[in-house]
Amino acid sequence: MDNVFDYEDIQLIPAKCIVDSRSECDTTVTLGGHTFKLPVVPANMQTIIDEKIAVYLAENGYFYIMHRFQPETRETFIRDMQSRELIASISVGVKAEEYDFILQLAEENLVPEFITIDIAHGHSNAVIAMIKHIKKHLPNSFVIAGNVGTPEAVRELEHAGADATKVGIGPGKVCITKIKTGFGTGGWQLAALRWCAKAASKPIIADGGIRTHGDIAKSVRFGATMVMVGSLFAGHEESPGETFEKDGKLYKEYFGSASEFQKGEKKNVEGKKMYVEHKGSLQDTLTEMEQDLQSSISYAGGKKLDSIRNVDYVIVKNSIFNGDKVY
Ligand SMILES: NC(=O)C1=CN([C@@H]2O[C@H](COP(=O)(O)OP(=O)(O)OC[C@H]3O[C@@H](n4cnc5c(N)ncnc54)[C@H](OP(=O)(O)O)[C@@H]3O)[C@@H](O)[C@H]2O)C=CC1
Ligand SMILES: Nc1nc2c(ncn2[C@@H]2O[C@H](COP(=O)(O)O)[C@@H](O)[C@H]2O)c(=O)[nH]1
Repeated sequence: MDNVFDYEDIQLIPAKCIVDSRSECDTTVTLGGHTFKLPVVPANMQTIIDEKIAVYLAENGYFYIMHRFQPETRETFIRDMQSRELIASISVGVKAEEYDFILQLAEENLVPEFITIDIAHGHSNAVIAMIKHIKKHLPNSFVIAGNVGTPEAVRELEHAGADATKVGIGPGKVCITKIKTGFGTGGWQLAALRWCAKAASKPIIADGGIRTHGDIAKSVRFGATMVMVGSLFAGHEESPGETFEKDGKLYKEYFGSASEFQKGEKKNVEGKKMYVEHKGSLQDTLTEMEQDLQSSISYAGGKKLDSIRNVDYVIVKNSIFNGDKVY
């Protein structure tokens, strides 16, 4: 691998503006035959999304992926969403009971629009077998498979039938995989995204490591159709979990899906917990993301998201914050 870099090492180069107002710029994206307001999806983690947020996002034109950590609620969730004529987008694992769950959905003719296979090390026979199982029994569900970090993995999962692959092993804010195992795309997630996207023939979802709204535009530039975001969505009024007050400031918890807080035991722990400052309403953040991305599109010299995909860039190695890491 040459040219290894991450989000903070890159600046996109402006092209001549063709709009009179940023409001003319269109941030919508299409995935699995559905069009969404933003190329952004909140992480399918228990401190990021719950049923209420899923309904809100779906009703308001945003993509969502429900987490898989309350498996017994998934069937009712799909029914509830579809009875409101909203998309049903769920996550599954790869253990034996998940195979039965897919069969049960097929028997009941309950077809989620999106199914995400949510596994730490997605380049595995377990994920390939699950993709094939879903495609055999629920051929009309759009399958997102991950997570991976290499072109070989993207090709293999696509070949098995995945409709999109999710890229990112270890760049997450509450991830400790990189420290505990020595493996992953942490520190070079953007370069890994580019590497994977060049091999992909289907959409890629960039997952983890997004720290600023500008990182969304950079992900699109380097090949992402959609960007999965955890920490930037943590800590909102609507976010699951309790609000704490410390020294007059409000905080909320954000923990990893492979943390002991999620698992309830200290076994194969690859995630941690942190407290994030309370951020106000989720819609305010979504609106700010949209405005910032509209601005990115205008700097790219276009009117649509795709215009970002062809802009030039420079590698400025860790210098875009001018030494000031605080945003
Ligand atoms: N994106 C990322 O960088 C990471 C994300 N996560 C998140 O944490 C959650 C838990 O993930 P995960 O542990 O995969 O899910 P599960 O705990 O559901 O494990 C799924 C299955 O895969 C096996 N497995 C897990 N890791 C490996 C591995 N490295 N090699 C071989 N087999 C493995 C497990 O067995 P056994 O436990 O016995 O090994 C289990 O049978 C997910 O939500 C995932 O997205 C976790 C780490 C990294
Ligand atoms: N290594 C781990 N990665 C995890 C864990 N839980 C979630 N994740 C991944 O992080 C992203 C979110 O990243 P962020 O930088 O936006 O906060 C999420 O989508 C997962 O892919 C974990 O316990 N360990």
